[in-house]
Amino acid sequence: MASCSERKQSGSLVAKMAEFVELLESWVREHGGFVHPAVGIHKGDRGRGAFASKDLAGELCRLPPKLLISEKLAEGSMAFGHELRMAAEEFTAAPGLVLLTAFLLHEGAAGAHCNSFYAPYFHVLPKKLSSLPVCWPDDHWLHSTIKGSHLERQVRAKRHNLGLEFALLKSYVGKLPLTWEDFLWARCIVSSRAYSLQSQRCLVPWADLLNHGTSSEVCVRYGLEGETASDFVMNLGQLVPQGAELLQSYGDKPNATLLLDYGFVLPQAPPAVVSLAFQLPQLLETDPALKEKKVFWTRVSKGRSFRKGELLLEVDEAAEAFLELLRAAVVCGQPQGSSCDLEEKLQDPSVEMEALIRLQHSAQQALGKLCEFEGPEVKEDWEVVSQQNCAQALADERCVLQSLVARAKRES
Ligand SMILES: C[S@@+](CC[C@H](N)C(=O)[O-])C[C@H]1O[C@@H](n2cnc3c(N)ncnc32)[C@H](O)[C@@H]1O
Repeated sequence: MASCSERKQSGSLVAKMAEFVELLESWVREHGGFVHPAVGIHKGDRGRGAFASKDLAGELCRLPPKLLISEKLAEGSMAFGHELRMAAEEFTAAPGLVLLTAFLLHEGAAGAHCNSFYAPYFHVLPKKLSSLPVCWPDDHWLHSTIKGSHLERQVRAKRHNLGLEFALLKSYVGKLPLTWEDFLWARCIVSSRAYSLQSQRCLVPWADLLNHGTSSEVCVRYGLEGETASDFVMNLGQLVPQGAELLQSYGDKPNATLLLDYGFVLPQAPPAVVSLAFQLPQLLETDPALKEKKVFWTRVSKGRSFRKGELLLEVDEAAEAFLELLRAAVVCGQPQGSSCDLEEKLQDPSVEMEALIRLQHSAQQALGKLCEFEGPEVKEDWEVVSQQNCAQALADERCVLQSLVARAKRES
């Protein structure tokens, strides 16, 4: 239970945040924007969010272009903006997000005394993002809860890519003392809040206070409107009753993606993607069809590179691409005459059967790798939530793996 001084401290933080939200709304209005006065920003089941303080319909907010932080604005307002864009386009997968991250760092968005034009927006941004797996400390026990899963691979891949982006940014934002923690905060703020508007990544003050809902819960639509289609407008598609949370959609994403980018999961989300191990077929030098098989394999494997004869592949519920590779591997492993038609062999029922048996084996192997690690008895709140989130993402992986095993058994 929280002590009296903890309760006092959390009460004053809530009051401070309410004050910052009020300042943000005044700033929006002062600069020609609109925020519906009957929307309250406070804590609910999904954390801080926007709620109708009376029955609501129509326009929720309107922000003129000068209040939007687009990647174009970021590029234009930093001396190294154009160079950074060119490098980010060449070396990273998300140049728009890198530019917005650089902008937040450049404007000192995390600082309490930030004097940027956008400071009223920056002050309402969360200070801690511990529910995002990429923000867990390296040696934290939560990493053990996802060991062996596809989610673990995704977390590692994301950390690796962020490391590359950090190195890139450091070479441009050189004059600022940029730390990994500052970078991580700014980068995660951007990936959990940026909109895609007319192929531009964009931070939209106030609008990003709305949480995500499933398609049946979403009541808010947004887009660019106005004479030059440059005002950001949020509209309610229906009458929303007093007290209801106003929800937008961040897209129909599997739980692992929601967890990686936003730090939460849903009880019902689209099926997970899993990792399955694939063994490279052994081609014998004495095989009379060796040449044809090499050409055939190069075509089917689409230049994928194998390490020590094995490859971990991303597989969805349908597993079509994985089965295609398995069929080809079976064909390559079978003894053939010197002038055989390998493509035709792919249709052979015995090849299909063997491919399904291998699929079953790989899925069972992946299931065996998922562990159940409980962690220490005493946990902080964010650790409890993160562990529950991981458990849900892993349950989704298990569900896909089990359905692959069941399907392979049924069809083989
Ligand atoms: C765009 S912000 C939404 C506003 C945010 N709650 C805030 O206080 O600033 C996205 C973040 O909100 C939280 N969030 C959004 N939708 C959620 C949901 N359905 N369940 C739990 N958390 C959610 C996550 O922390 C996510 O990273």
